[in-house]
Amino acid sequence: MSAPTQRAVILGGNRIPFARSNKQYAKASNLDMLTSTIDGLVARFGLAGETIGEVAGGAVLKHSKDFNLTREAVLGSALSPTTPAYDIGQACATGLETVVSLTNKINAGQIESGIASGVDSASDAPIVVGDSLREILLELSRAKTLTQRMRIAAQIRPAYLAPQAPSTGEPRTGLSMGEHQAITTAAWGISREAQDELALASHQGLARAWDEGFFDDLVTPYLGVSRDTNLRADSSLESLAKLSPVFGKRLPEPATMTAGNSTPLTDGASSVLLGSEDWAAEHGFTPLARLVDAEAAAVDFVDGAEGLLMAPAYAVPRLLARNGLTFEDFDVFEIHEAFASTVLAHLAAWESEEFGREKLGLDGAFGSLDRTKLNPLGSSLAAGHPFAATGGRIIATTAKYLKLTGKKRSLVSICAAGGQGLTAIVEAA
Ligand SMILES: CC(=O)SCCNC(=O)CCNC(=O)[C@H](O)C(C)(C)COP(=O)(O)OP(=O)(O)OC[C@H]1O[C@@H](n2cnc3c(N)ncnc32)[C@H](O)[C@@H]1OP(=O)(O)O
Repeated sequence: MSAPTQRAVILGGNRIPFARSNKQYAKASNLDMLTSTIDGLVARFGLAGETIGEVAGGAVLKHSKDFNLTREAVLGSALSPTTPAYDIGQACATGLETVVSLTNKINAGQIESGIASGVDSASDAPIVVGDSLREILLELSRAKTLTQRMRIAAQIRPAYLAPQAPSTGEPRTGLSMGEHQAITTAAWGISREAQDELALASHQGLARAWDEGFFDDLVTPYLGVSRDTNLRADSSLESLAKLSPVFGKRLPEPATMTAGNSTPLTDGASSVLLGSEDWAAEHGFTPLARLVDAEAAAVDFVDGAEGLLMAPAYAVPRLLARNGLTFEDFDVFEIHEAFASTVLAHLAAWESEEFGREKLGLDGAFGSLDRTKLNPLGSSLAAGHPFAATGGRIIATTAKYLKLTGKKRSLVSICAAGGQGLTAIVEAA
């Protein structure tokens, strides 16, 4: 396989502070948040009125009226209305997939610039009605006469009015993400202490980054919020240890997953500016980094033989093998903390001789990464996880981190619903 052209560079990012759901952003829609985030990026880079090559975005929890969400956000933003936009959906990997998609288009010479974005609101989750009521309402919308409308409306029964509440459940198993992860946590023997330690490190890393002003040119205040509201700078192992388990209570093993070592339901949006090296130079923008390769994987989790969120354990070895790299070649590891135990299960799989031999086809374990390089600026446990916005948060954070520290290479890994995972290599430009 010939090496791809690497024209695309990451120029910067903008997000709104992430907020716990049903709090400060409870009345904001996905469209409001996405538009504001894109406008913040446009203002930061002086792009008002410009036509960008393409804007890609997405949301996991999406109202049917948002069928063209990203294009609508562009139309409401300060960008030129001649900027095309499209939506992508890959569950929690959506934000990273928008970066991969636009990077590939820039590398292929199809566009010169792009804005990758993502948004999610668990506060404004769509409520759907049951099939019986939906069919009647559709028929009603087609009725031509009052008599027809009355006949159709008379079919509505009180029981049909019960809405179907949104959930983080997997359609094929009926289990929530947390319940699935609890099975994986037990299978890999991940301790409560190790999960709480990771959660604490996440809060400490993010708090330090905020205090040092790292996010000053990556985050724009929104609706009176100027910092990620889930962040607990005063978090401690003692306070985390006091929390009662919320997932895995029906398993034979002791339940270990709490509100402290699981991501909270979160509202937020993020965006990343990408461009060809030439486009960046013409605009006087300094490249931070470039996404050099990406790899997706999926696992068959339905029969329970594989953990729902374990796909990155397969994608990362494939990605590194294709690029002739090992963990030693990386300066930073940005592994999305869906739950503390998700990250720990991935590390355990890579360190396992059995997993290496039986699942990866290697002679032994894949490898052990340097934990001091893991999520140095915190991750989703502290920042929160507005599903489709997490990829943009991670890419902008790690690109700036590489530039600021003079370090060379970052590994990005995001697990996603449906047994999927998307991983990428980001290198300093
Ligand atoms: C691919 C993927 O990413 S999959 C992941 C997808 N995401 C999910 O599935 C979301 C999972 N999370 C959830 O469902 C919810 O956030 C839950 C169930 C974990 C917790 O929900 P809630 O119980 O509503 O959380 P809540 O915010 O009330 O916190 C519970 C308690 O823990 C406390 N708490 C939470 N975090 C911490 C912390 N870091 N330190 C100390 N205490 C904490 C809260 O203060 C609260 O205490 P209180 O009851 O005394 O007020």
